[in-house]
Amino acid sequence: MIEKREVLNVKGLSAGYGPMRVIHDLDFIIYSGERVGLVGLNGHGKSTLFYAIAGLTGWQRGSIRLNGAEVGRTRSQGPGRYTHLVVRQGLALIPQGDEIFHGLSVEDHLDSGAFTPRAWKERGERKKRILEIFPPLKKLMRVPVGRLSGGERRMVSIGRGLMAEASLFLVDEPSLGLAPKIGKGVMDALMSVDLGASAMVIAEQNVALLEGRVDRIIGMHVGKLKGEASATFGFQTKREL
Ligand SMILES: Nc1ncnc2c1ncn2[C@@H]1O[C@H](COP(=O)(O)OP(=O)(O)OP(=O)(O)O)[C@@H](O)[C@H]1O
Repeated sequence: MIEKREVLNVKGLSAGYGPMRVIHDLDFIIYSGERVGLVGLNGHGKSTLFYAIAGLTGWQRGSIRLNGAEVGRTRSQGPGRYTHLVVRQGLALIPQGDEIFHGLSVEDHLDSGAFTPRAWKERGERKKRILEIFPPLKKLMRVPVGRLSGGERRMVSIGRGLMAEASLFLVDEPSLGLAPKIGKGVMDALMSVDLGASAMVIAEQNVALLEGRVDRIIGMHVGKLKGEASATFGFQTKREL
């Protein structure tokens, strides 16, 4: 039995770009072993919340504790200045859009996700696990990703993120731009990931892809969290089934 502990504890987090404040005074906790949905319409701040946790917004203030260590900043730090420290503390951000290198092979991408010494040492084992999650990649390991379909590229970009030795995976709109059937397949794969003591937050506009499948759903509306949305919006989550 894995002990439930706080992976992420966010208090009073606001963040934005230049004069614009996008997220407002957010408080929430993510526990180990949890798969949480973050649901909100386009432009309401889901990606900005993920970027703030990674230290990638223009500015931010408030507390972000990742595995007990403070990684939030209280001043205008400039995007990316401390991101390596947050990553070292256990964050893997799988951004919206694929952010892949067309000339590199599938295997090169997966290897590049295993960037800590431990993950690198275990990369063979880790790749095997990714291929269990995304079987279509098995035959494509040596193929440059520029030749893959949109769905396959998404598998590569998510697979690369999952190769990391992380305790918190933030996955931004994994189904975006994919045909509905392919998007559902990618979501099925994310649901099949064995989280162990880590946690995963999946941002998604389409609540139907998450309902009944994640442990909790948090709603986001104009930069504010709508509490535990399973109660607020009447979403059905796995716990209630
Ligand atoms: N780099 C940036 N510079 C300036 N404004 C930004 C930047 N990124 C996002 N914004 C603005 O912040 C607001 C929230 O965008 P964000 O991408 O966080 O929303 P979202 O809920 O993730 O929606 P989406 O589905 O489009 O990703 C929008 O008004 C957007 O224009």
